[in-house]
Amino acid sequence: MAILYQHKIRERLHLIEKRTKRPFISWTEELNDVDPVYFFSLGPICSFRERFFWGDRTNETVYVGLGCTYVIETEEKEERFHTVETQWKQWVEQTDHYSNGIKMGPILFGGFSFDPYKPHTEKWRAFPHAKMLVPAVLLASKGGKATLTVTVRSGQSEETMEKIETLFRLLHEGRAPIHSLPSVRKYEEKQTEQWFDAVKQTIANIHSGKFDKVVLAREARLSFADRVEASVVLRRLREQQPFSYLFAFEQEGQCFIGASPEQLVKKEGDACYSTCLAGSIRRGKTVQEDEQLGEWLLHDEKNLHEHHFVVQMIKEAMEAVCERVYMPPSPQLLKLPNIQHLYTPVIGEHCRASSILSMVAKMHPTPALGGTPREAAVKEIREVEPLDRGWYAGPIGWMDTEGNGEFAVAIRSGLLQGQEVSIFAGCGIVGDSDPISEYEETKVKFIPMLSALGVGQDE
Ligand SMILES: C=C(O[C@H]1C=CC=C(C(=O)O)[C@@H]1O)C(=O)O
Ligand SMILES: [Mg+2]
Repeated sequence: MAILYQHKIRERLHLIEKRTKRPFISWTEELNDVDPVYFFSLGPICSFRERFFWGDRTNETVYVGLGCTYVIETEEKEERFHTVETQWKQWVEQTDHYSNGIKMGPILFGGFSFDPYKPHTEKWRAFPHAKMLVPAVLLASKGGKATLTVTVRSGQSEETMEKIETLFRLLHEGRAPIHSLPSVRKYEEKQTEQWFDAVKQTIANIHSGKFDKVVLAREARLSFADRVEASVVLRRLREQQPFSYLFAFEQEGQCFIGASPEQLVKKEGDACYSTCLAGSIRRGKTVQEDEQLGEWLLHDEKNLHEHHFVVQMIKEAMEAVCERVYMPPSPQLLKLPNIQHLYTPVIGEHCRASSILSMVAKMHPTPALGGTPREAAVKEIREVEPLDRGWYAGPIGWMDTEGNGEFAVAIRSGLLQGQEVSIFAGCGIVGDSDPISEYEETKVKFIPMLSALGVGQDE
């Protein structure tokens, strides 16, 4: 199958190349089901320098991209979402796509930093304030049906074809690259004292009326005996966090990866979806304790307060572009393997937004990651948080040629840099926050990445 497939792709692309005058060509074909993490793991072996992974929280849509045919990158600040949207539309105009009637085409995948006004540190050197790309090869799995989309520059398909041939040979042979998790050598929570000082200062500033809520994050750094391979972490995240968005974006050998429960926004035609997620407590050790903790969370003033700011902002943002907005009157519980949250889903009908990115521009950062009022809170984070967030807590996701797509908020995440890994966690500070409880909350939020890295209670 795989061998025939290679010839088919080569023939097709040559045929399209001869016919088209456009600078880019793209071709979609159905594919036998492939394990997406296995597909992802083959990227570097086939000399693809970039790779990404996306799985939505229902596991209905999975995208795996290898290589990069077109990239949109900008260090702009206010305009970054708009710039990416405009360039994407121009690219779509320059591309001939052949899909054989299949409802799939090329997508743009990538992410944005949390705060474009925060100067870059060395850690996030490889991650600009906005970077989205069209992969050379895209595996898409939707509702159990898989497709492959190959996108190349006209007249330059040969190099990509050689990589694709290697890819299909390996898929055919079914040989898995042998990777395992190296052992951890060192675990260090960074700048805890400064973080506590920032929390205390923020609480005082909230009392004096400077703002209502600010989310403050911190970092833990791990050193391993050997390089940490992203596909191993991804496979573990997939098993351990089945109801979260799974994402990975790797370039220059550095991989930003995580399993986030938080949807920022999804656009599907003129329907729009978002999630308010804020307010947290750990899971109980017994069913009874778990239910008690959940009940406590549902009625705790401080957590309801934290949650309320998010609901208010998302409701306003959706109402500004949608004819009708639906949301339940009070939050429900979202129970994840290590933590439970207050959760309010939001649906918007007849959305007038030009694309998913114009929604992202309106909604990022929500008070679940920034605070209220937004500008003052983000300024406070920039000044007092002892951390370069980089892409942590930023929007990560995809957009199709029609402007539909979905973005998650990149929390419960980490940055793999060879043998070194940084993980991040934050919490919403409000007037009646207790610094020690907030510290404990961030510890619970580290658990998903720690377990995926083999550093957990179960190891
Ligand atoms: C900022 C994070 O979580 C946010 C999302 C859900 C609950 C949160 C909270 O209860 O503080 C945070 O706002 C994080 O996980 O790093
Ligand atoms: Mg909280």
